[in-house]
Amino acid sequence: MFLVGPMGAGKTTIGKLLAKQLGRTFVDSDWYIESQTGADIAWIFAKEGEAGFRERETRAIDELTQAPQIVLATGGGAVLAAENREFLRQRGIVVYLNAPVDVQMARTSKDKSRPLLQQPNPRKILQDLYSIRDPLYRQVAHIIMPTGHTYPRHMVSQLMQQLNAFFDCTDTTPKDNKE
Ligand SMILES: Nc1ncnc2c1ncn2[C@@H]1O[C@H](COP(=O)(O)OP(=O)(O)OP(=O)(O)O)[C@@H](O)[C@H]1O
Ligand SMILES: O=C(O)C1=C[C@@H](O)[C@@H](O)[C@H](O)C1
Ligand SMILES: [Mg+2]
Repeated sequence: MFLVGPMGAGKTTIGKLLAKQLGRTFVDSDWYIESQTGADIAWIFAKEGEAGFRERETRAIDELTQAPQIVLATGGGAVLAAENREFLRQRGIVVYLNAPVDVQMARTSKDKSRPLLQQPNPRKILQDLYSIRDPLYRQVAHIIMPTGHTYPRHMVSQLMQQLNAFFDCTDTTPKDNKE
């Protein structure tokens, strides 16, 4: 199960709860990159630029989408590379957590760990990123969930319902083989 969406959509928050509910391991691609590099995201951006970070991100997405039975929270820009979208779409169920820009802004404004938002006008950045990325999140997603105004625990139960509906629709087991 792979979660995609913009910064502040709640991929890390919802992903942790969902993994607990499903009895799976939770992995956050940003944290994985940090542990592999031995440096935080801000340091990687400062030393290697965004391009260096994206190379590391593609390697992480390739590895993690092959790990069995995990819930993966991806970074907000993970869908930018066509290669990453292919890995995500082909190797698991992709859920797009979609929050409006106002909500993204409110949820990210106090946290300085996101280098792309350390600019004089982070709202404009979030708006521009959203215009470019929303079609890509939609392209890669099997399920789309609005996360703007729902508490995390409630989100997880809604998502479980959507997942059950998704598996009911895509279940190709012949009826005779079902209990
Ligand atoms: N459904 C929600 N309701 C209220 N607050 C939330 C919700 N989801 C997340 N938050 C809060 O918003 C902040 C950002 O959430 P989170 O880190 O999970 O986003 P993210 O999608 O992983 O962002 P990033 O792409 O930057 O890693 C956190 O402080 C979290 O507690
Ligand atoms: O939206 C983005 O491009 C990013 C989101 C974060 O999750 C990190 O992956 C990094 O800060 C870049
Ligand atoms: Mg996150």
